[in-house]
Amino acid sequence: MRLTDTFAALREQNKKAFIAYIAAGDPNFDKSLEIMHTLADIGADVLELGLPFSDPLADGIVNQMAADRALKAGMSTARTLDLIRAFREKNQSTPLVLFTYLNPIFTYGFGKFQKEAVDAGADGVLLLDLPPDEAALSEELAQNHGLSHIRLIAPSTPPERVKLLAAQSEGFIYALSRTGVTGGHSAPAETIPAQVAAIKQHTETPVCVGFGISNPEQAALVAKSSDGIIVGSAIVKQVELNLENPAQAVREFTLPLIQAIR
Ligand SMILES: O=P(O)(O)OC[C@@H](O)[C@@H](O)c1c[nH]c2ccccc12
Repeated sequence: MRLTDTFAALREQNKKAFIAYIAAGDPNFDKSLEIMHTLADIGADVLELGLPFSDPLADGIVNQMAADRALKAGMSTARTLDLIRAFREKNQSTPLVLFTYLNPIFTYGFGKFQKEAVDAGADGVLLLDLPPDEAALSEELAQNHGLSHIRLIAPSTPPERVKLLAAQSEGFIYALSRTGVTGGHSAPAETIPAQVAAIKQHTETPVCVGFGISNPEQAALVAKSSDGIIVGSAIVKQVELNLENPAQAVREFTLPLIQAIR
């Protein structure tokens, strides 16, 4: 269990998790693979791979453009699984979580997707538009073939649902620092500690916070009141700005963020 092992080791060392989000296949298959290895090399604890989808309703412009680049370069659900297999040839230890929406998984087939994702070397999945009650209804989803289902909790999530989601979430809990879409340049540091504490009342599962973290100061601040942080758009932006050699730009930008929480 790569996810649980990673979080257990971090907890033991009193360390916070750094979770890096990129779009699978952005700007193309080979460069994306190189970026994944680079992020693992510089110490990212978990990689979150966005499965490119044409209607990513919770994504801001930076992530939308990344998904677009990936789709134009031929990415698909099947190719994303190939990318995971290719990554696992050299890296068997860094947990990988897939981020996506119900639609592409539904089209592919829930059972088939979950089984193939685990076989390829994925550890978890975050289905952004899967309500918890629906999850309970679907037997196909419940039989997850060992793929951890990570749940999102927003500041607007009502308390009873926080309890339900916290109990259901496997691996870790993704707490959104604010409502809206991904990106932007700030996470509201004032409200995060209480939000994380409210979730922690219901569970021992680690709570990581994402949305709007884009510099070392914010990274350190948010990490202080949580078990880890998720950084997406700010890393993806480096790919956008350096399409020739994105891995190097990602390394230079991300390393200080990781160092800030160590
Ligand atoms: O981009 P930000 O603000 O750093 O937030 C992380 C985010 O990109 C990543 O976790 C993610 C990508 N797509 C999403 C859709 C919804 C919620 C979260 C996500």
